[in-house]
Amino acid sequence: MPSTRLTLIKNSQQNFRTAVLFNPRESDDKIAAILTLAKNKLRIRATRIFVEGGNEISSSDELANVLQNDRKLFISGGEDYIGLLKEHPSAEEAAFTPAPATITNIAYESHVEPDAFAQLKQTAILKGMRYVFGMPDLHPVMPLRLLRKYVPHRCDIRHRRHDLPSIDRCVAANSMRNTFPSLCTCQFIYNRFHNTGDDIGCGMVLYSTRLSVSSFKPQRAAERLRGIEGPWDGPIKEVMERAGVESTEFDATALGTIGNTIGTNILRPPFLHLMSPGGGNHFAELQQFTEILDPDEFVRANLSADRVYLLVHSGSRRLGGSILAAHTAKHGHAGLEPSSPEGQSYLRKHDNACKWARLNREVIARRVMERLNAGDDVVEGGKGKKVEKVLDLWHNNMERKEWGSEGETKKQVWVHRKGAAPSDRGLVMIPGSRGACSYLVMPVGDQKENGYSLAHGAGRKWTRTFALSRQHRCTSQQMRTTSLGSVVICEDEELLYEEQPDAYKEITDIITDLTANRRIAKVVAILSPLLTYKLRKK
Ligand SMILES: Nc1nc2c(ncn2[C@@H]2O[C@H](COP(=O)(O)O)[C@@H](O)[C@H]2O)c(=O)[nH]1
Ligand SMILES: [Mn+2]
Repeated sequence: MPSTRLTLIKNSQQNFRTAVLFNPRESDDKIAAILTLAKNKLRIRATRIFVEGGNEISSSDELANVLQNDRKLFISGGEDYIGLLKEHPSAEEAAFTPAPATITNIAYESHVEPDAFAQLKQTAILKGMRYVFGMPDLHPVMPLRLLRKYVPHRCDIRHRRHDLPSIDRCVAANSMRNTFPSLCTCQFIYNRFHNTGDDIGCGMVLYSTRLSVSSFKPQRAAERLRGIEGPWDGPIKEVMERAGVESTEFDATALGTIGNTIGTNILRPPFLHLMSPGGGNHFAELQQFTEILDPDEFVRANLSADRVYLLVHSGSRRLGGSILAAHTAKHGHAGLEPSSPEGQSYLRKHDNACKWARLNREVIARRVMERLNAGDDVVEGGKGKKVEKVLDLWHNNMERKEWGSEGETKKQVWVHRKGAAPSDRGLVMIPGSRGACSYLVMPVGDQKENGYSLAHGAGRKWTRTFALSRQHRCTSQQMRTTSLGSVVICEDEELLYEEQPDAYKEITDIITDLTANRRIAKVVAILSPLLTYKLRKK
């Protein structure tokens, strides 16, 4: 077990303190080990341990939750904690919030980095947290320096095939690897507010188009998807008003520029100011159904194997980023009371960003469809050929929900999804990568055991840096087509490699976990990509 740097403080005389390296054996009783260390170093009769604020640590689980480098532990010889007590939760909150929250791992076949589990664990000890779910596309992304600050734990997971295992054993660790973590794909549930990352409102919309598969020529369509990077000449103000989106400094050009809305942060000014960090996995993709596994659901959803479908993945870009930045500057990573003025203000901004992101996807779809003469009635008010929206789901957002199965007393909770698709409103699209199939699934069963959520993609297997480091293995020309025969439009060389299909996990593993292993979804149909639009510079 790696060592943890701790400061042991004599509770009754708090200027009497010592820094120690805590390095117990796996088999040691950790509480007893801390008390022995304190006895030797502080020369006191050590019997009780407190953390700053007065919470007493009396079990190894509680200790595991707080063990991290530079943690201050107050050692008492029997007396109560001396010092400022942390504000205690209300009786209602205390009753509602078992500690620590339960963590459920949905992955079985899918590979999940241990660091990502460490983050689930860290999420579980946030104030007010009740349940945390790790979806099979869970992957870590935060840089190490942030990880060290927020993520002290590594977790072991019990795997059983047919039930959803909870993480039952946690060991402290500080040997984090030299890249990333932050939970990119998991679902957080708090009964308080917490922010949902920077791309608030990110999600996916699936449209049917008027194009028939038999006459669709990907290369020809790719030629026609030009000249859509500049400002949109559509009625921005009007569509925003109709969608109830409040105007912000990020509006006009953001909506008018497809590269900025689905592209990367590499573009130069005047586009740069519209970018939000790390947005390079957004895309617009034309797809066709290649397999129908549940014909009844397929017909019920009014789908057709002869049609080309358009999937758009995008979010609130720089608008969401600005909300996160303002929130973090003021509140750090603390949650907010829903009813507080700050909570209300965050919620208003969050809701607006979600609507903005949804409208953004619609405008992207409309522009793509206009170029391909595929139907333009995407945004309400568009003229002419009707197209149908099959689904439109946010996977980075927060919503209030009644939590509980039939016959149980329902509880009101805040569901925070960070890269998880809601599974309580019908069909869900789970794409793999631009070089893999996408799965249209229907949630089955109660869904409470998986937090009313499913995976929303395959999740990254490689960091962007690692993906780029393999640039020599394949020419950019080769990168612009896929093994499925589809065409890729991406005029940014780095992005082309960063987003290569191999950078993502196997989508079939994710789907097997959700279906055969966990039995929380069934596959309705499988789609294959025809043409993926990532970015054009003009
Ligand atoms: N069909 C495509 N799927 C893709 C592409 N790029 C990424 N992806 C998948 O989407 C999710 C989105 O994840 P998020 O965390 O960014 O919301 C990702 O996990 C991939 O599985 C693509 O070009 N085409
Ligand atoms: Mn997304």
